[in-house]
Amino acid sequence: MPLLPVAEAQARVLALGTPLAIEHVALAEAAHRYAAADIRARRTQPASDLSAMDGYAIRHADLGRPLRLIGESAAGRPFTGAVGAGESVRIFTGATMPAGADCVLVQEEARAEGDIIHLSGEGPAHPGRNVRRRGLDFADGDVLIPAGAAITPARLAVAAIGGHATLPVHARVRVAIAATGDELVPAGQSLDAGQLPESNGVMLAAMLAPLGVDILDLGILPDRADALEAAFRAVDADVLVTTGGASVGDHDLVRPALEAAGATIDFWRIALRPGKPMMAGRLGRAVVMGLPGNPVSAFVTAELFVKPLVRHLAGAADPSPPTLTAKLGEDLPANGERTDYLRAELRDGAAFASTIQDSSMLRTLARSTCLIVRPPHATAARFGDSAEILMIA
Ligand SMILES: Nc1nc2c(c(=O)[nH]1)N[C@H]1C(S)=C(S)[C@@H](COP(=O)(O)OP(=O)(O)OC[C@H]3O[C@@H](n4cnc5c(N)ncnc54)[C@H](O)[C@@H]3O)O[C@H]1N2
Ligand code: MOO
Repeated sequence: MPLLPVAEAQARVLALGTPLAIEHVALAEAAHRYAAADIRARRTQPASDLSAMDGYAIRHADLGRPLRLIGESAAGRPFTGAVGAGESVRIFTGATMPAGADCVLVQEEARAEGDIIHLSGEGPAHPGRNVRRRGLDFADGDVLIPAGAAITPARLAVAAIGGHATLPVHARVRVAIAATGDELVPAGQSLDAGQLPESNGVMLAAMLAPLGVDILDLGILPDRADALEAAFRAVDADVLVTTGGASVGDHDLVRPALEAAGATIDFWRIALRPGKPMMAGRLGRAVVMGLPGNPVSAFVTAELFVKPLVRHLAGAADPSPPTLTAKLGEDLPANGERTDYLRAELRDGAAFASTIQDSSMLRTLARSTCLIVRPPHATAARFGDSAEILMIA
C-alpha cells in the first residue's frame, strides 16, 4: 500500500465520524465547545443610547452656555424627564441618555457652581460625542456566534449579554486512550532493565483537555493479542486512541487485535515524518486512531489527526490544524517523499529547527514551540524564506 499524503489522510479521518448529538447546556458548560447552530441576539445592545463617560448630558447647541442641572441618570436608574434648552443632567458611564440631550460633557471639562454647570474645557466636539448609540454592538436577531464556531470566553460573554442562558452544542466527545507495550510502566514507578515510564497517555489527555473532552484512561495494555482484543472490544467511547504497536515488528499487534475485535481499518501509513505508521478506522461507534508509539510521532499525529477529529465530532466548522507563516531562522536541506514536521523554536518571529530530529526525543519536543512544515520533495530552503508552521506551545 503506498503511503497516503497527509491531506488525504486528514480528510479520511474526518470522514470516519460525524458531529455528535446536539444538547442545550448552561453557558458555563458550553465553554470550549462549538455552537451547534447560529446563535442570534435576543435583544439589542445597548438597548438605548447610553453615556460612555461620567459627566453631564447636554444639548450640543448649548455648548458654552451656563447649564441648569435638572436631575441625574445613573446606570440602572434613568432620568425620566427631558433635557430642554439651557439644561443638563448629571450622568454616569453606562447610564441611559435622557431625552433631549445629544452628547455628554465629561466632568473634567465642567465646573459646577451649585446647580449651574459651566464649560471649563473644550467640551464635546460634536453631537453624539461620548454617547453609545442604541444597537452600537448588535441588534436583536443579529448572529452573535456562527454555527460551528468555538465557544471562546468572549463568545460566552456575548451570548450572555445577548440574552442566552443556555447554548446548543454537541455532546462532549468521549475519548478512550490506551498505551500499548510490555516495556511500559506507570510514571514514577521503579524500573527493571528494559522498562520505560509511560509518557504518551498523559501527553495526549492534556492535548485534548482544552477541547472539553471526557477522557477514558485505559492505562497500559500488554503486547498480547488476546488482552488487546478484549480491551478494544470493551471500549465505550466516540474515539479510541492507541499508541504503540503500530509498525511492522513481531510485537506490533494493534492492527490485528483491532480487527479481531471487529474494527475496520480505513488506512495505515502516511507520507509523514514523524508518524508514518498511523492507522485509522472504526470500531463500533468509535473512530479508532492507532498512533505510533514513538512519543514525538504520537504527539505530531495527535496534532494533525486526533485533535481535528475531536473538533469535527464536537461540531467545529473548521477542524483543521491552524497553521501560520514564519520566516526560517536558518537554511534547511531539501526534503524527501514524506511531509516533515520539524520540531522548532520561534524566536523573534523566525523559526529555528532543532539539530537532531529523532522521533523519540521528548526533551527536544518539550523545548519546541512550533513545528516547521516541510512539504514532500521541497527543495532546500534558505534563511529568511517563508515557511508554514504549526504552533504547539
Ligand atoms: N522495520 C521497520 N521498523 C520501523 C518502521 C518501519 O517502517 N519499518 N517504522 C518506524 C517508525 S516511523 C515508527 S514511528 C516506529 C513506531 O512503531 P510502533 O508504533 O510500533 O511503536 P513501538 O514499537 O511500540 O514503540 C516505539 C518506541 O516508542 C516507545 N513508546 C511506545 N509507547 C510509549 C509510551 N506510551 N510512552 C513512552 N514511550 C513509548 C517504545 O518504547 C519504543 O521505544 O516504528 C519504527 N520501526
Ligand atoms: O515516522 Mo516515525 O514516526 O519516523 O518516527
